[in-house]
Amino acid sequence: MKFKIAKLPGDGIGPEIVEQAEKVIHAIGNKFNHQFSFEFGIVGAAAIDKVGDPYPEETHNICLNSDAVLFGAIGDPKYDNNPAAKVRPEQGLLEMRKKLQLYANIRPVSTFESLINKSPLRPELIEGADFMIIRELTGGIYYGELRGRTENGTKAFDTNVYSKEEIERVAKLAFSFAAKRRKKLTAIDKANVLATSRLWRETIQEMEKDYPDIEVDHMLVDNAAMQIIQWPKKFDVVVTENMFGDILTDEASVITGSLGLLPSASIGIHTSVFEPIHGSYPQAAGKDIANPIATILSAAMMFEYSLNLPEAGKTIRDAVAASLAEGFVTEDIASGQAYKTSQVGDWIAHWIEKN
Ligand SMILES: NC(=O)c1ccc[n+]([C@@H]2O[C@H](COP(=O)([O-])OP(=O)(O)OC[C@H]3O[C@@H](n4cnc5c(N)ncnc54)[C@H](O)[C@@H]3O)[C@@H](O)[C@H]2O)c1
Ligand SMILES: CC(C)[C@H](C(=O)O)[C@@H](O)C(=O)O
Ligand SMILES: [Mg+2]
Repeated sequence: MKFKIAKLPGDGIGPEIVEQAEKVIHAIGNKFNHQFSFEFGIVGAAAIDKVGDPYPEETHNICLNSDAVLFGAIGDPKYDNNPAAKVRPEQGLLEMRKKLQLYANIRPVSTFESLINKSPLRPELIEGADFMIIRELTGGIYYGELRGRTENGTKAFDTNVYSKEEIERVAKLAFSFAAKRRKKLTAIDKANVLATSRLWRETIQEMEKDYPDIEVDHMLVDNAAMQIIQWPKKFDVVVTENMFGDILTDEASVITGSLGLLPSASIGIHTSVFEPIHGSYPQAAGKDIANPIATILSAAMMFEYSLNLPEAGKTIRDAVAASLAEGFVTEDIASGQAYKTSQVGDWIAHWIEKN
């Protein structure tokens, strides 16, 4: 079959890691006899530099006309160090999520046997941990329109807004994942303080009766931040609002050993976007040292969720597991010799073609 992939590498390490995922996708094409064409779109700081807009209309159209979108990362220190900048690369990512209505971001977290000692957590706590955090992605405090500063600039405000429909939409997806997994859903909120969280809790409580075989647990986010690290094996499917999901998933990456390992799928109405959860890691840009596995595993999710080729997804997962077991890995997770980003990409692509 023929597939059209929109490729949005973005900034920092984005181009290097997306290049590795592209090699892997071509290897899958050779092995399973599919054809993939990549259409490049600018996004983030790279797009501001070129056209003054972090998510230009042309890039949006490339995404709309694709079977799936492969996204790298955005962000640049020249904006991070200038909080007053009017246009920021991050706005491009948020605009893409909104315009493509990527309402649910699926972030799986599972340990790899060969990396157990790379986590600072005790092996017996993390061995076999396997859960997914489903993060609402197009609402909440990221998008509350009432935001800004008071006139003299000494007070600032953001607003957290959620509608029942937005909560139901992402919760429905979370229930459906829980039904296919270990039938346990943890809904994380701050209902002891926030009105939005009380609506979350109320809405999910109302939905519970439609899913009698799923055990639902409601947990406050501060407690959850502790429990995810202390007892990660207790979790199966987690659903939470945009900002809590952002923070808890970076925290959860510690269980696996590196932020460079966690992939994600942003499920949309028009198309879906596959992106590592980490950022543009500017300190590593151009050095060929960043871990490409989060992006390569995002490509595996693309085969499973968008292209309906689960076997291809599994092949990528097997290849990644082989590289980890072999110790053919980048410096963030290396025990002995560390390999370059591009060498890891080549190794995984070759493994796919010869196995
Ligand atoms: N989805 C995105 O595009 C996204 C996500 C997060 C942050 N950002 C942006 O990225 C920029 C840098 O942010 P940050 O430093 O807070 O977060 P970051 O995720 O870029 O990096 C944080 C740390 O995680 C580790 N890390 C991240 N990716 C890695 C990889 N592939 N391999 C090995 N180690 C890796 C590094 O130790 C790094 O210092 C900012 O401009 C921020 O806005 C973008
Ligand atoms: C860069 C930033 C806007 C983004 C977010 O907060 O969603 C990032 O942290 C992520 O996790 O994708
Ligand atoms: Mg984040």
